[in-house]
Amino acid sequence: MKAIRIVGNAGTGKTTTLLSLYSYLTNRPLSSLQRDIINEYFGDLNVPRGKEALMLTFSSTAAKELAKRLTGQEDTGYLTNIRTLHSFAASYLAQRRSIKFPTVNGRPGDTFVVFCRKFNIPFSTEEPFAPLLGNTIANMLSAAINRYYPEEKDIGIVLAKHILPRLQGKEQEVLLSYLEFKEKTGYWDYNDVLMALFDEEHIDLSSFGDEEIGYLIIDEAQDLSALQYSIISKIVQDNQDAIDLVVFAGDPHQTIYSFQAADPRFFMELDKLLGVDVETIVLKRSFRVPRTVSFASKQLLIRTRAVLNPSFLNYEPRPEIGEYRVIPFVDLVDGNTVSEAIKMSQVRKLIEEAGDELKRGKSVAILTRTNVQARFFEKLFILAGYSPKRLKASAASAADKLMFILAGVDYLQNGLEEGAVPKEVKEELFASPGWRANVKRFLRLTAFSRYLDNELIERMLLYSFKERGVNFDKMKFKGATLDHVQKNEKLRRLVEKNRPVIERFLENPMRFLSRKDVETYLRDKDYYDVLLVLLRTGRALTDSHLFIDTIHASKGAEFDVVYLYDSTRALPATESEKREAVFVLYVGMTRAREALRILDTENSLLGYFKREHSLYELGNASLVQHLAQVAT
Ligand SMILES: Nc1ncnc2c1ncn2[C@@H]1O[C@H](COP(=O)(O)OP(=O)(O)OP(=O)(O)O)[C@@H](O)[C@H]1O
Repeated sequence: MKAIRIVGNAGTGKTTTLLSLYSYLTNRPLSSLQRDIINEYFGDLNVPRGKEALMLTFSSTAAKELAKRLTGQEDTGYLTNIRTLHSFAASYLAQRRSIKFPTVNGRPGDTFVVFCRKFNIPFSTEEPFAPLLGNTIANMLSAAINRYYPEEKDIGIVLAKHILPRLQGKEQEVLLSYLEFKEKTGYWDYNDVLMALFDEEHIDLSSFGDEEIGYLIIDEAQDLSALQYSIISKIVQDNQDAIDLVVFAGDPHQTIYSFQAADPRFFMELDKLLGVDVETIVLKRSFRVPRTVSFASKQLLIRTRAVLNPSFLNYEPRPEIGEYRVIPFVDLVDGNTVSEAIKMSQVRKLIEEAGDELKRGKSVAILTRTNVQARFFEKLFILAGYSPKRLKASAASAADKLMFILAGVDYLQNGLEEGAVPKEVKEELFASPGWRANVKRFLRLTAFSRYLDNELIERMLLYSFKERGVNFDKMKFKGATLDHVQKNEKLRRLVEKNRPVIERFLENPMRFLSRKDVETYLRDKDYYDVLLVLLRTGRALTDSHLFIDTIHASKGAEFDVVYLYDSTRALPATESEKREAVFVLYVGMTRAREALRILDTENSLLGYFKREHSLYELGNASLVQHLAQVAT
């Protein structure tokens, strides 16, 4: 068996290289770039080809992104062989024993989230490190298990030694009741799945999937924990004869999941871990990061003494000089409403400037430290008429959701006469494969649900549409055709009885938009105000290459122009928190292909490091001058 470690800075092509290798080994067609990469790095790779590869990565977003890049299709979801370690563990174990998860929206859900909902424990699914009771416990539990379980081999000891003593009284109580909840319901959680896989006597890859797995490929390897590495090295040992090649790719300076016990040391000391010689390939050219951005981001690592291995920083940036600029900005989220913020001159300037870049065809990202901040910028840009996207593969953007509601209202107001309905609205509401779900969702947003029984409304509405001249004849609903509805005397009477309500609804659906339902749908009441402004002004949102999300979500992605909003009240306290904070900024900065613009607020984290460590004072003189010029 051969082991390779691919190390490369941001944008040096780690993922591209892994995918090339994946295609090469599994005899899939190669592009000319992929062929060049194989020739450059794997020309003398002495490994039999033609088996299947198991590709593991850290986040589900990354797994889906890999699948997307491999198949060229937008929405493939998981591929059998490209997964997170959690999802691999769950499906491997499910083949052997019954593991039980709670069902949420028809799919296996997160047990801890279900527990928090049931017992009203504050928890944010979108903000992993929110200072909420549920998030504190979830992180603590998961971090401790990921860090100590391989050593202690007993969850009881991990709990007693590493978790309970660090929790406050209330937190202990909640943790214990969570354990009780799991015991009672028999539900598993993600930690259980990892522990159980680690405890397997023998992990047998030959029984996974339909084809023989000969290669193990791991991306974002710097973000894996002790437990995850122990599982991977166990897979390697248990399948010595079958696995011809194991490859790890990563960048230790992009470790941003320490709060879940990610530890880059394992990646740095792979040979010790695997007990075999590991060949290292260092990718030395960044195809993304231009010179100024490369310089500024390296300075941040060096000055704050966060460098783990100086030779890993030694890469050639893109030849373009690029732009690095610091823009004085306001601390937005604390104490401002969206409608106040949008009147501020700095905010308007930002929106205008970003708008100009978008008009020029550039991709633009606003990256923030927290999810709350990202949502705030999202609302600002929606109000300004843009349709920003989120980065997580599964997250529908707020703009899309708002547009969906607007399209529904518009349809019902204006589109009842055939032909008058805009094509895309028709598609959105009725023609797409999910039209039933869409109609249902829309109906749920209306006050109809207050007046009428849910299932009946759906049929009745379709019935009324028919009377207004829209042809729904061919559509089936819950097994009943409209014909059936018409013939059903009971239903007919119900429709007649509620005709005034239906008529009023059809006259002005807006009247029936219920604030509460919209809020539930968008899960954030502020969007209702944004929606109202949009409805009142009748403004359509322009679709664009504008992305607004957290720095964490931006991992692995790239944009022409990046705005970094890193305002925070919670300054890092310990050395390891400080290093993590630097790595997060590093990831954010290195997403930029052309321009990096720091939104410098009073509570800017980069500003804090700048003051603490006199950043950008030393180094390449001409670049420093350039930076100093643009920074003032
Ligand atoms: N050999 C190459 N020649 C030209 N362009 C390349 C090459 N390898 C990668 N690229 C391009 O460089 C960009 C970054 O590549 P990729 O995402 O694979 O880098 P990465 O090292 O995984 O980045 P990150 O550290 O941010 O995850 C992409 O746009 C990719 O298409």
